[in-house]
Amino acid sequence: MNNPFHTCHNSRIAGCDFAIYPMTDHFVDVITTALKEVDTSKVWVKTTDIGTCVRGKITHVFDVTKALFLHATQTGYHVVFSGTYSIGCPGDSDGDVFLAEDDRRLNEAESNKIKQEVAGKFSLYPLGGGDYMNLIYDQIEAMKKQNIRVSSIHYATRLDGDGKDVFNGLEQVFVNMEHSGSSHTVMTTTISANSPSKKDVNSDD
Ligand SMILES: Cc1ncc(C[n+]2csc(CCO)c2C)c(N)n1
Repeated sequence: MNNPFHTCHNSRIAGCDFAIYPMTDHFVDVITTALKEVDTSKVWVKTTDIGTCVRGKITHVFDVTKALFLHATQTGYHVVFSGTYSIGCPGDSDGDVFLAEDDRRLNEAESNKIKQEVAGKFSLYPLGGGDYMNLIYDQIEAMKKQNIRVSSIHYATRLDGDGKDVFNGLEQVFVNMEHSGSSHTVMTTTISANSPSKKDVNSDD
C-alpha cells in the first residue's frame, strides 16, 4: 500500500464532452479565460477546436464543468453550455489515473459565490439495458426534489433555476444512476444564461 504507483480505484471513470458558446465577438477570450481560471488539476482534460473533454471522478467532472460555465456566465454575455456526460463506457481508459484523486472539490467555493439564473434541459440515456423508462422517470422525480423548476418538453426535461442548483441536480441524477447499478449511463444537457429571448418564444408571456 505504500507503493506510490499503487492506485486503488473504487469509483468508475466518468467524463463530459462539452463546449461553451458565448454569443459575442469576444468568444475566444470568454472560453480561454474560463479554462485558465478554473482549476482542472483533478481531471484529465483535452481542449480542441470543437470542445473540451474532461475525465475523472464524477465529483470532479461536475465541479469543473459547473465552474467553467458559471465563470463564463459572469461576463454577462449570452452563453450556452452543451455537454454529454458519460460513465461506464466499455473499453476506454484515458485519464484513469485521475480516479486516485481525493474528493475535495477545487472550484466549489468559487462556484458557490455565483448567483446566476439559467434555463436548461437534460435527457438521460441508461444504456445498460433493462427497464430504461422507469430509470428515467425515477430521475425526473429526483430532479423535482432539487430547488429548481422542472417541466416536461419533447425528448428532454426542462430545468429553470439557479445555475448551481441545475448542475447539482444533474450531478445527483448521475450519482443516483451509478447507485442504481446502471452499467453505462449517458446524459446530455444544454444550459443557457443571459439569453435575451423570452422563456418560450411561442408563448405570449
Ligand atoms: C469549453 C470549450 N472548449 C473548446 C471550445 C472550442 N473553441 C471555440 S473558440 C476556442 C478558443 C480559440 O481556440 C475554442 C477552444 C469551446 N467552444 N468550448
